[in-house]
Amino acid sequence: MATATLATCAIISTVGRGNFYLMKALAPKDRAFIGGSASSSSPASAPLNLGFSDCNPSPISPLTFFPASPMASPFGFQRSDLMEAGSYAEELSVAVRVVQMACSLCQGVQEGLFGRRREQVKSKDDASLVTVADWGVQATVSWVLSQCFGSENVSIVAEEDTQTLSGKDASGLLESVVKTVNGCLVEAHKYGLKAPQKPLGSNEVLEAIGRCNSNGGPKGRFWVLDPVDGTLGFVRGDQYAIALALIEDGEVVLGILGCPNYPMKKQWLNYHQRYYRLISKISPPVAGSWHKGCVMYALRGSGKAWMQPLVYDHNKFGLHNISPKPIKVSSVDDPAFATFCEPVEKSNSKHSFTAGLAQSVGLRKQPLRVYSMVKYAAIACGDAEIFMKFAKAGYKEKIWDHAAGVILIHEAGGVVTDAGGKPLDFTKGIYLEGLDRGIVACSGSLLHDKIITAVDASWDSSKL
Ligand SMILES: Nc1ncnc2c1ncn2[C@@H]1O[C@H](COP(=O)(O)OS(=O)(=O)O)[C@@H](OP(=O)(O)O)[C@H]1O
Ligand SMILES: [Mg+2]
Ligand SMILES: [Mg+2]
Ligand SMILES: [Mg+2]
Repeated sequence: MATATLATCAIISTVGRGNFYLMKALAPKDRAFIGGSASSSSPASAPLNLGFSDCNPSPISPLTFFPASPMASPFGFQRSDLMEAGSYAEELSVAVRVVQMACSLCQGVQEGLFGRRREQVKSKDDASLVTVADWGVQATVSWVLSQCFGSENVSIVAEEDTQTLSGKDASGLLESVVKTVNGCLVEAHKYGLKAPQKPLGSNEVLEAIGRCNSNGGPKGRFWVLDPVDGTLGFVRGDQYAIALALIEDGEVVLGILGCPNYPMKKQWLNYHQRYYRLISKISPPVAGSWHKGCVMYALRGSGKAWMQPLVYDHNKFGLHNISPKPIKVSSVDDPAFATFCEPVEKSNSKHSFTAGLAQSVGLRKQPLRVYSMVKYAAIACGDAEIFMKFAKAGYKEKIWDHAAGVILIHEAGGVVTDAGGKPLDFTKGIYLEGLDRGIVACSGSLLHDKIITAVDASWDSSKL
């Protein structure tokens, strides 16, 4: 969002490859609203285009990018599914590609952070972080969407703003962001998208970031972007996600989660803060193997969700073929065998409350604490069964922290509601207004009902 107030903002460190990160104490209530209401000027039903968007006279055929067979259309959807779902095929095509690009951008920045001057990375319970990657992804996604659909048709609600980057002392920081964005965009053709004719200048990058100033709302079409969700996990070399969703008249119609560190073995999700060390010791990647990282996506009404490996494995192997595979929620409905996920930071969700809930519904496993919307991803693909988040009183959840995850779980067969059993409401602007106590996402309704009932039983006696 364009007007987040940075209550405290200081450059803490310059780390690897000239990438900076900042720590900011973000007071949600300090966020002001500016800008017009969400625009809905793009056509509600774009022509069904199973290939590339018009913006892209790409050197790569769509069939190469999303391998198609007579049985499967691009992205693994059948043509009939796309027709039924209201033909967001073109939006989905572009969105998946730009999230793939964003994953690569983030991997580059995270590698620069990892292992270098990590002692200068500080975090406190009430602080959040922002990095070159957060701004870089926001600029990249905004620029690509505008190029493909026309800036007049693109309305974006997103987390970051340009305030810090526009400051007098921020020229080095801005330079790093511009360099990172151009480094990413120059590769656009690899993803079947069009690169700028010449590198973007600082003003263009600032404009792309600042353009993401929609306030959402009940009407029209807008994109929702969390450029780096779980920034704390990101700077710690751990899990994070790039989350992009499209909302139309208050309904999430498509969602994409880029999870660059998503492990191919679910037990590795639990290795927060040691992920890189673990993965380098246990799993030396083999050329051509799907080492880690994926993009998951879903289209409303399709009843299907998909996972594909990263197109470009930043670490080693360059481009490789990616075949999406369908994902489904887990069929486990016995709490004794269910895995529940929650935020890593106790300041973000009340661990003691969820521990009580876990006991009362008979969950036996230790909670899986994972940064970011990777928790939603883990449920959508069957690696976990439950996600609970109970933020402290006064905290208002933002739509970009949930939109993409909610549709993914829903289309993969799961259930996401607030703790009162109501669907999350994306019609009220940047916040999930009216959220009843917390968020409960489950692989199935049996587990979901049990948890909702347990919340009711224990809420009053809790100190939330
Ligand atoms: N105080 C408080 N309470 C609840 N939630 C908060 C709070 N502060 C921040 N946030 C939001 O949480 C997002 C990160 O959520 P996670 O589930 O990844 O949390 S954790 O880092 O694993 O603890 C994080 O998203 P990013 O800023 O994109 O990382 C925030 O939007
Ligand atoms: Mg943040
Ligand atoms: Mg977030
Ligand atoms: Mg974020």
